[in-house]
Amino acid sequence: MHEAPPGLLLQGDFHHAGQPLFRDIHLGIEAGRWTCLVGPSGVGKSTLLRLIAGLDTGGEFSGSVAAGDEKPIAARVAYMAQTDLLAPWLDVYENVVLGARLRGETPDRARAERLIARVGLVPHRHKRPASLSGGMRQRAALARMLMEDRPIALLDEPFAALDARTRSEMQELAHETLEGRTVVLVTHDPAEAVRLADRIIIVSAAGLSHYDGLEGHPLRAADAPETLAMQSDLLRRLRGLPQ
Ligand SMILES: Nc1ncnc2c1ncn2[C@@H]1O[C@H](COP(=O)(O)OP(=O)(O)OP(=O)(O)O)[C@@H](O)[C@H]1O
Repeated sequence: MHEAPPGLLLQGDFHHAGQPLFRDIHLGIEAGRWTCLVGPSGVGKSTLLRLIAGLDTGGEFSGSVAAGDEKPIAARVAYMAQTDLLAPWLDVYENVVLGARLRGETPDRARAERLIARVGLVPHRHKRPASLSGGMRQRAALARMLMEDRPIALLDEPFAALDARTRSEMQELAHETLEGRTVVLVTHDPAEAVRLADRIIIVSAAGLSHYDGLEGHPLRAADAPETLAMQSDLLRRLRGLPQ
């Protein structure tokens, strides 16, 4: 990465087929930090990521998405969707280097091999997605996103298909590899949010609210009493229970 990662600001209204999803929303994302979006299913978290990424949402957005440095955003984004979006005709290695190939660049082979090793797919590097498990496909998609080395990373439930141990290892890999980037992570898992976030934003039908119970810095120890206390506090907040 050669440039400083920017902060981001999304504001405006969003409708699906005339039905409002967000009204007068104001989502500020801090530069060079991990922001986690948490909230109930269907509330619009993926839509927010897609709006930031400049991707089609199937709805109508009237508003703006801007970077703090006022430069265009889309070309600086590495995006990992909820579905892995791997090319079915390519093996793991070719999927990981697909971005470079599409840009007509020579892929950094050593970096790709390192990432494939870190996501535990060396024995599977010549397999196509149809021969991989859901968790393996998600790890291949994670390696492909990390391969892009962009200043902004938008991650939609990137660890959801993984077993507990692998999830923990992949969180550590993403934390290390995306150090200093502007990261927006959508997750349903309060434990993941409190482990990885510099800032947590709760997305609800009523709008956005900032979770103010975070202490310390990522990568928090998942089993430390203070992390567990934050996790249960965030869960209570998400369930609308008294603090
Ligand atoms: N193409 C579309 N046309 C109409 N409505 C849509 C379309 N795509 C999404 N929606 C609706 O927009 C809302 C927000 O969807 P979105 O995927 O952003 O939610 P989410 O918070 O990410 O959900 P989840 O946590 O389940 O992934 C949902 O109610 C969904 O039904």
